[in-house]
Amino acid sequence: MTTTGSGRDTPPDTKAEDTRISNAERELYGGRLRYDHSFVRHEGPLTRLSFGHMATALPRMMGMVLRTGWQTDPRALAGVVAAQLGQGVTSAWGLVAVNSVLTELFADGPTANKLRDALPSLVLLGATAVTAALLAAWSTAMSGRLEPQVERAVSGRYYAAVTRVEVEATERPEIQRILEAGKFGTDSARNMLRLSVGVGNVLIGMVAAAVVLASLHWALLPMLLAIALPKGWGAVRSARRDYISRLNWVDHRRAIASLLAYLTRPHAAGEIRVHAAGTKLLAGYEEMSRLTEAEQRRLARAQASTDLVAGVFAGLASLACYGLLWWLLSTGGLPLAVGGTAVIAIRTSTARLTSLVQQVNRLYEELLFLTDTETAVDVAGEHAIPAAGTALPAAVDRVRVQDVSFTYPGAYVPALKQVSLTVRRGEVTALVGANGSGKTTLTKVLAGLLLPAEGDVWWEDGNGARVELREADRAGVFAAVGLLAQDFPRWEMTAAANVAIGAGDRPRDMDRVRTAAQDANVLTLVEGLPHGWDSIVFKGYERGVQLSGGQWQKLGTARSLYRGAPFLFVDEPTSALDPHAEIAAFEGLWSLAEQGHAVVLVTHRLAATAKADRIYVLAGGRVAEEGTHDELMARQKGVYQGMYTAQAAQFGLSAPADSPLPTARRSGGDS
Ligand SMILES: Nc1ncnc2c1ncn2[C@@H]1O[C@H](COP(=O)(O)OP(=O)(O)OP(=O)(O)O)[C@@H](O)[C@H]1O
Repeated sequence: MTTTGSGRDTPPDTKAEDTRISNAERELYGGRLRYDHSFVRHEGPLTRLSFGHMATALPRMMGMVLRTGWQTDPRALAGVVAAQLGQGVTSAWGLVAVNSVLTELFADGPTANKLRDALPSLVLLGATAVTAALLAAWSTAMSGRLEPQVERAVSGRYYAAVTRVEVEATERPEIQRILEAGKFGTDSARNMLRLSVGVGNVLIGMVAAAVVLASLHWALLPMLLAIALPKGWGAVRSARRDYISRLNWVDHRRAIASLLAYLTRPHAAGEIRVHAAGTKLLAGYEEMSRLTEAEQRRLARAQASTDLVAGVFAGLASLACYGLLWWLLSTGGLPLAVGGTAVIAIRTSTARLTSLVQQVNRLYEELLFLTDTETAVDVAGEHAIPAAGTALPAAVDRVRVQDVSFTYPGAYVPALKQVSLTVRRGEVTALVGANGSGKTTLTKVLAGLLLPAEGDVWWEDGNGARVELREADRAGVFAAVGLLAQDFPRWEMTAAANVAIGAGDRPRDMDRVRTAAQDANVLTLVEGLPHGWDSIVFKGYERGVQLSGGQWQKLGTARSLYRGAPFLFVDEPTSALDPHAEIAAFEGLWSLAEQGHAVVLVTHRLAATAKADRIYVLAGGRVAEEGTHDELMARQKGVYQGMYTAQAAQFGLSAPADSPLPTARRSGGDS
């Protein structure tokens, strides 16, 4: 197992990787199934981890943990620190007591007298043991109180920060990577706290032992170090090897897990059986597993030889130390009792050392991830949606987009070019156009999610008061907006939660949930489920049910209706609905406009747009045409006229229909 040895954070074993991946991995994943660079960037530093690295990072790590703990619960932190220091002191007293007991026992005289003289020290020894146990229990209680709080503080800070980031910033790969990488450190502060308590405990114990040994005889301290150093060196090497082994395993394990997951996924069940995809995946699994087993055997052998070398060095050092101890005892340089104390202190200290190195190693690993989280929080703060801004006019009745251009980060072509349009309350505004023409992007600009690079988005009332989006209080903008995106989230929660989450900032109102469901034609369906509104709308859970695509779309519509916002942006709200349900859904949107809402409808169903108050036809990011259905149909060879005629022709209709929305509503249920 080799590391790259270069200063860059390249993963280990890149040279060897070609020979150690299975044909199945090559065939199915095109090589090793590695995560994006952002997730693996700590491999380099961790595989080059040295004793020096860890020793110098230790104060920084402890400082970070203490700071986080202090900000969260200073009393609990003070309790933990006091308990740790107390344990160090009792451990030192314990050694002093052992030394006195041994001194009394090795003294000349009858055994009964020696035992009587040793009694106070024995009592002290017992008292220190009890105190140590009490302090350990106190430390456990205090750190148990502190750990979850620290985790909540760090996770809360991270998730609050990332959910405030401008959508445009999240589209930038370099920012997205930083934000994603931060996710892996949210529980690191908690782990670091736990590990720090362990490290602190061992360190204090060792320092106490060192102080007592040095006070008994100066030569005992170098003895302790002589044993400790080779053990520490061996433990660092073992820890690093463990880490590299885990890394090499992880890619294979990831590939195997991803492959096995498909075998039991319901949506893949058909192809698994009919296309023999299952046979292919199982064969791949066999091959990958065999390779992984061989790799594991190889690693185990390498690990054993490292342990052996480390053990030999440590053994030789111990031998030399005990030889020195022997010589000191035999020449009278050290009393026998002190020799006994020294042996006990050396044995307990060196036994603790291996666990110390392993814990510091883990601490270092966690530090890197926590640093990522801290960086993510900082970057998120730099790109956050401003918390303050100018309040919107009290009676906003339109959003006016003026010469707006927008290019997605990394895109070569603008998604919107010099677009101007107005969306008014009380009207249905339809956005139509070919795939990729910019309709969804425009709704995101209208909803205040994307800030245009050029041009303005004015939120206006009827009396000339207006606020530009960049200056506006964005929370106020979002409060005025309801969204039904093309790929709206399907929360793995109850049906009630899936609707009520449309107004996550307000307490749930079940009457309004039912009304919204009624308006979205999904009430009968939900109330007919065995667990009604408490049904979890995902199979695989207790009370879980499977909804069809169209049923989901109705639930999504209910969610946006429940929000009750004056400006409603709906993107392809009927793509999965049957014809009757589609007609009912469009009628619902029209009645919303009649009630004073602004409805912006993105759709390819031109029969529905025919009744819109205004239609904007987008082409290549520009508004190519605008007008009512009749005005647009009157344009010979117009884009809209062409699209409408093509769609009508599919039904064998050559002329535009006068009233594309049939007046008769379906009389049946809503499922
Ligand atoms: N997140 C994104 N990052 C980069 N480019 C994007 C992103 N989203 C959309 N685009 C690009 O912007 C252009 C407009 O996309 P948009 O989704 O707004 O089109 P649309 O008219 O809604 O398409 P459709 O009818 O297929 O839904 C397309 O060229 C698309 O590739």
